[in-house]
Amino acid sequence: MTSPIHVNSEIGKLKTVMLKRPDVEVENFTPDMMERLLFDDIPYLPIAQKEHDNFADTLRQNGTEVLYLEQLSAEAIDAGGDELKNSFLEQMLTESGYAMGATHDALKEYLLSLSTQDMVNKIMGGVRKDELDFVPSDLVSAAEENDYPFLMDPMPNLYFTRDPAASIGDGLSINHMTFAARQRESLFMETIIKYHPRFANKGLNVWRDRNHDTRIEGGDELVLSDHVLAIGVSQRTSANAIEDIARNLFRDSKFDKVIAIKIPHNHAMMHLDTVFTMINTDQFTVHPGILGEGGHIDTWTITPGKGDGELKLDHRTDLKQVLKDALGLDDLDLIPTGNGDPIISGREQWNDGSNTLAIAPGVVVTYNRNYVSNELLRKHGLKVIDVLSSELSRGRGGPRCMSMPLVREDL
Ligand SMILES: NC(=O)NCCC[C@H](N)C(=O)O
Repeated sequence: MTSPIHVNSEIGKLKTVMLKRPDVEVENFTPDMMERLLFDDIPYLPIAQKEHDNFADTLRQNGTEVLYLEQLSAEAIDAGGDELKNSFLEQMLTESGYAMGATHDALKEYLLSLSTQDMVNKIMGGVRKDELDFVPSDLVSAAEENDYPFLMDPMPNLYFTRDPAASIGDGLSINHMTFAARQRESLFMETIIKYHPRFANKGLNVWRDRNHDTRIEGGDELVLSDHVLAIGVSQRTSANAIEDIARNLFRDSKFDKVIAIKIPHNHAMMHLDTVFTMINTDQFTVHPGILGEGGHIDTWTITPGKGDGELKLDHRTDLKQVLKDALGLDDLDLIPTGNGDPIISGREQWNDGSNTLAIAPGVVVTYNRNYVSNELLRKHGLKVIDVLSSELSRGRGGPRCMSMPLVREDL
C-alpha cells in the first residue's frame, strides 16, 4: 500500500494535493488588522473563490487529486467522536487565549452547538463578539480593549496550506509558526494526521512536531531530491529549528543533506519559496534580489557529523555550484524572476512571480499577472499553465504557497 504522504522531490508528477478554499476568513477583518494578520489588502471574496476554483480545476485537469483542509479537518474530528471534538476545541480555545473562564465556556457552548463542519468553518472564519448572546463580567474581559470586534480572530492565511506543515519523504513536519496570526493553523494538520482515517496509523513519520518554541514554516522547506532538502533561514524559519529537523532526518530517514540558504528577513520575501523554487531536474526560478555581488548568497550545506546528533557545516556562497554538487548535475539553469529587470523583477516577485508550483518536471502552475516571468519560463522550455490571480495575490502567496503536496510520483 502506498503511503498517504509520499514526496521525494519538488517536481515529480503531483498526484494528491491539499488546498483550502478561501472563505469568510479572508474578508472578516478591518484595515487596521491587516498588518497583524499578514495581509496587504482585503480580497474580494467571490472573485478570490473563483480564482481558487480555477486553480483547483487546473490541478484536477492535470491529473491531481485535490483534497481540502477544511473537509479533512471536520472528517478527522468526526472520526475521533465527541471526545476528540471536545479536546480539539479545548486546545483551540486555549491557543486562542481562553484556557478557562466565562468567555471560554460561552465560546465552547456556541461552537459545540454547531455541526462539526460548521464549527471548523466558524473557527477558521473567526468569532465576533456580537455573535454570542453573552456579556462577560470577568476582569479579563472588562479590562481588555472594548471596541475590538473579535473573540476569536479569523485565520485568513489558511489558504496558504504550504506553510503550517510540509511533506518530506513518507512523513512531514508539523510546524510551530512564527506569528500569532498563523500559530493555531497547524493544529488542524496535527488533528488530521492523528485521526483522519486516510492518515492515522499509516506509519507516517512526523519529523518535527508543533510543540516547539523554535520556528519553521513549509514555504522554507524544499525537497530537492530523495536525499537533499533546501531550507530557508528566513523571517519565518530559524537556524536552530533547521538544525533540529536535520538531526531528526539524519537519524530516522534517508535524507542526508540539508542546504540552509539565508534570505533577507522581510515581508515580501518571507519564505525561501517566495524567491527560489525548483521547476525541473536542472532548472530553478530565483529572484535576483536575493543574490549579492557576483550572484553570491550565504549557504550552509549540513551533513551528519561523526558523533551522535553532530552536524557538519560547509559554508559557501556560490548557490549554483552548491546545487550542482548536491544534485550531481553538470549544469543548471537559474531563471531570474522578471528577467532580471530591476522594476519588473521587484514587482513580479511581490506578486509571487518566483513562487511556481511544479506539477511535473518542467511543467509549472504560475499566476497569470506575472507575464514577463511566465514568458521567460516558456523561453527556457518550460510548460507554463497560468491561473487567475488578482485577488488571491493580495495575501502575498502564489501557487506553491497555496498547495501542500501529499503525494508525488518518484522521478
Ligand atoms: N510559502 C509562502 O510564501 N506562503 C505565503 C504566506 C503569506 C502569508 N500572508 C504570510 O505572511 O504568512
